[in-house]
Amino acid sequence: MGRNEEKARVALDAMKKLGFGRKQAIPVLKRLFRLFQQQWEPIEAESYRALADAILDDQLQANADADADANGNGGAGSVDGDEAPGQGQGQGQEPPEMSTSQPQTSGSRTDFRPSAPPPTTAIGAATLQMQMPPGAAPAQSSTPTPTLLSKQMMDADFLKDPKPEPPQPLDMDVQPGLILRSRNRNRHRASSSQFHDTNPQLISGDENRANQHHSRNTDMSVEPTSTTLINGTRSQVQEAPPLEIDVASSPGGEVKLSLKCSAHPSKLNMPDLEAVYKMVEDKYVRSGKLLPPDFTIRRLMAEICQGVVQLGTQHTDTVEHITQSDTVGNGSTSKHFESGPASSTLAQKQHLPLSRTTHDVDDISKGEENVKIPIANESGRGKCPPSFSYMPGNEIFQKAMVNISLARIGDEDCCVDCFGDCLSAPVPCACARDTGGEYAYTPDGLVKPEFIDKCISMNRFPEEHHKVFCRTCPLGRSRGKASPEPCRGHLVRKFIKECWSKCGCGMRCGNRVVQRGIGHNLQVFPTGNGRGWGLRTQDALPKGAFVCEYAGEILTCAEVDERAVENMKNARYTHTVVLDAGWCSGGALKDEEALCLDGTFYGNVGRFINHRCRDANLAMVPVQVETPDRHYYHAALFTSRKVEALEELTWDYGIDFEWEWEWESGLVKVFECLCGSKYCRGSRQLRHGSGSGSGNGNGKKRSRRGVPQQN
Ligand SMILES: C[S@@+](CC[C@H](N)C(=O)[O-])C[C@H]1O[C@@H](n2cnc3c(N)ncnc32)[C@H](O)[C@@H]1O
Repeated sequence: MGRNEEKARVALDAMKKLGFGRKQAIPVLKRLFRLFQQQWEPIEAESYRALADAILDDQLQANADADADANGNGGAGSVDGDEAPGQGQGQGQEPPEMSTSQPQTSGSRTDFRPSAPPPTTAIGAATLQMQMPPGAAPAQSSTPTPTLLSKQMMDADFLKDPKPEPPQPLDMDVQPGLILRSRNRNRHRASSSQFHDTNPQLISGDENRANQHHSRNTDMSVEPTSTTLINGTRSQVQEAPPLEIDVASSPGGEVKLSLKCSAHPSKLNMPDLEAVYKMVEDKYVRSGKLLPPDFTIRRLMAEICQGVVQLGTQHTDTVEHITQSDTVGNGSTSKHFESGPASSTLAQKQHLPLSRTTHDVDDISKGEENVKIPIANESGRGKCPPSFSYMPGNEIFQKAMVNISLARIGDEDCCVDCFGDCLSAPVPCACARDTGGEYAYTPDGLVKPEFIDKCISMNRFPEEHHKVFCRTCPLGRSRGKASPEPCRGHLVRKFIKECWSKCGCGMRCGNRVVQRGIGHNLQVFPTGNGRGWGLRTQDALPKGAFVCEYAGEILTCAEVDERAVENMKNARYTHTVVLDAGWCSGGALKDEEALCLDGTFYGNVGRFINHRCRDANLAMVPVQVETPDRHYYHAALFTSRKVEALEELTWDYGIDFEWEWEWESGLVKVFECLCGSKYCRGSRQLRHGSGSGSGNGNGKKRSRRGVPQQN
């Protein structure tokens, strides 16, 4: 018996003890196994809690289905082959291609409101279509449909099972994939998830329906991805069953979304969509408490339609509004392209036009932070920083893989038994293990001086600290060349691990600093010396004080590379931080695990912190909050010394200027450093006096590839 079979047997035995039979447990176990990427650890955690919960969920759902059946929403008769009223051609007889491309005459088919009486055919009367290729199995479901805009989602095998089970249509048993923020979470969600009523144009009635029928395959300029449809995260769709989402528009201006799910024809009756929505809302949305209580799937659909209309009706010839900017600090140009995204990750990807984000000069965070962060207007000319969307925490752009499931945090990695404030307990809890059995924070919420000093030393003298070298470095790999450059090494940085949701302590626990958010009065101000805007503190700060995170979109290195060239072309300030503090420690990284943060389009106030060589007054510390996976963490900035009121806050980006000069291309250049520090390594004088291009002193030519640093 192989390892997996043995593990499966033990899991099934455990479920048996809880009263769940094999028949009930096996499909759920398979699903979880796929979901957890064939890792047993999260399944086995807490005596198979995730597995037991999932089986219970299924049981509840089966009961709900049985109730629905009893109420006449698709009956057992259909499953047995009886044709339900209105089934017409029958699901097994009509090829899916026909059904997607041929007009339907039912009025309700083209109604964007799925409130019509529930259809009983598999190819239903609502816009949300469930299609079943005859004899559908995952592999067969990849048959392309004639629609122009379809995206095939991934599939997975379980234990090399020769006959994979037909996927269950709405069994999106996956992690929410969001980066949770405990602080202000509800407030933030409420403000960023304002759903609007469906655009009346989309549901304007019978006169529009006629136009829709013959325009099923009309081309559109927006490629849908399920990652943007649901929370904008890839981690959600990766483990979902095979899924296609089509978007089509008609010359009449209607836009239709079609969700195609594969299921075995003999097993599926089109369910009541209201029941489907409720099931998904209950299971994923409300139970996760990630969205406001009035969230509904229908609103989400309306939001999607509205997004399609909003982005799809703008014209590409207005993509960029060129304005004069007084903030460009690298001396290269004063032209600035105001093309920051308004609300959707699609926007950047497709380079669609975006409305200008207007800043609130009294609070650039627009209420997203605990404190107001004003924009100082020293010139009195009412100038504001270029537009971007304020986002207090990190969010996944598209391909990054961040798994924050609670099941991943084992009991040994949290403090279930703690209560109140861990710092006042006589013995440090498990959360202090990473910091040598002592908390990194003092009871005043400061990082201990010894800890911060080590972080500073690592930044200042990287060569004196331990580095690891990847066999194939994701940074080299991301350039997409056949033979990646050798790894330049990654510092093994000191992490702080904060207590989190699985811990027994409370939000006031002293080992929760970064997750509580910004606590000091900050101000964005024009530096006036060619470095654009900067950030300063309004009050004096002691050494070790948490200032803010560097927050932005979480991108893979490859995605950053794609953006870098374009940003440079557009003379944008770029704001990219490589999250490599834990690289190579856990084996080779996959592309989707080699992550960066980019605050260029979406970010928090950290994006205003300028670089200063060596004697900067902030230090970046990797802080682990929601996940023990060290390829994702929070880039937290703490004061490295006492800082005076109104002093600019700076951080040494760690750029190896000499190396950058040597290898900079016509496409990507490093900025000329204007930090004014006596230790400056990137000034114009140094550059021209340093004999740039002469190599690194050891006669070895170094590659331009490496750290896509800030710029
Ligand atoms: C994270 S942003 C800092 C905020 C930026 N000044 C702004 O106005 O948006 C990084 C960019 O600011 C500029 N910058 C930061 N530090 C600098 C320095 N010491 N000298 C010159 N430019 C600097 C560079 O263009 C860099 O790419």
